[in-house]
Amino acid sequence: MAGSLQPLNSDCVTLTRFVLSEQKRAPHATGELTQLFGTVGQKNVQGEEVKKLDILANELFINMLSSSYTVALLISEENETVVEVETEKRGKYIVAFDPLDGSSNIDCLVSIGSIFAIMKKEDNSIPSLKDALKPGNTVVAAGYALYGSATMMVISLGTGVHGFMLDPSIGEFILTDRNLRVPPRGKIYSINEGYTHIWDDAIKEYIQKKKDPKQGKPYNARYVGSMVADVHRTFKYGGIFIYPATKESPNGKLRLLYECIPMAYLMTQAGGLASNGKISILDVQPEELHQRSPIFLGSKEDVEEVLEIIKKHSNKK
Ligand SMILES: O=P(O)(O)OC[C@H]1O[C@](O)(COP(=O)(O)O)[C@@H](O)[C@@H]1O
Ligand SMILES: [Mg+2]
Ligand SMILES: [Mg+2]
Repeated sequence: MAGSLQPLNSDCVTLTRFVLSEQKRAPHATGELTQLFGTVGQKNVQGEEVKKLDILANELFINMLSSSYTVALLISEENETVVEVETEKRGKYIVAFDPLDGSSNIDCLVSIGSIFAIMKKEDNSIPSLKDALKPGNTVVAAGYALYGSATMMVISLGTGVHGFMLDPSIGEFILTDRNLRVPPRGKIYSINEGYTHIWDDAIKEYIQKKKDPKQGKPYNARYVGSMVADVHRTFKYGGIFIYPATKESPNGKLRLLYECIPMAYLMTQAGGLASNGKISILDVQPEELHQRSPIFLGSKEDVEEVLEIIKKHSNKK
């Protein structure tokens, strides 16, 4: 029956059941993180006004996270400063998020997504900017939603990466990709080649190598322009996603706290690598809320190969 929800099969591992089972595995769990994930699958009624989708997505994130009673502080791409949750609703988590990733793809119906990372606030003090500037190695969970040919949630609570597909007939996210592992090497490179003229020599050399039949079977080029979609393909098929520093943007374009760190956490959990070209993205100490970072992320051997070339070029300088 179109539009009505079907009863849930008891064998199905839904996102809610999965998070609850993870909670049971953690002896000191209080249930707050489970409650926080519970807000993810809920529906919400929109206001009447038509708004830009990224602003609407941002309001949804802020409203639902604040009313989950689990969060102290929110960091959003769409808010210049941190969003403090009011005292009565305050919990112990900090959530950094990109409410709508791939906004340039909205109007042409190409896949877009949302990205988030969850950190814990260490004390009961009033939340401040200092609490927001946490490195990736303090993340307790992260994930993304991909709104593509189907809707998928990919999450990690520190025990591998798991994918859940939305089944619209029952209104639930069903576990479809348990323990997602990125292949050790892929056959795809993903970078915006329109910027070749402003790349460093190391990036030029690496991409040239991946296209040169004399250096092995050439890689395929794929670039959606929505980080979530490009990274999701990398998880599934392997290969490398690069958004490098360029002569015009010495820190790259992507944002450390709510784009690079969550994806680096997931990629590392899936057996891949994520580097800023020098060190692991997870070891970068953020200094500003909307700080940018170059990123090299994907299959271990592919990332190692580009890092070798970068090292060779920096030794020459
Ligand atoms: O158009 P460019 O320069 O290749 O940038 C593409 C990148 O920019 C982004 O769209 C930025 O995300 P937002 O839509 O959240 O601003 C990434 O998703 C994507 O990887
Ligand atoms: Mg984005
Ligand atoms: Mg965005």
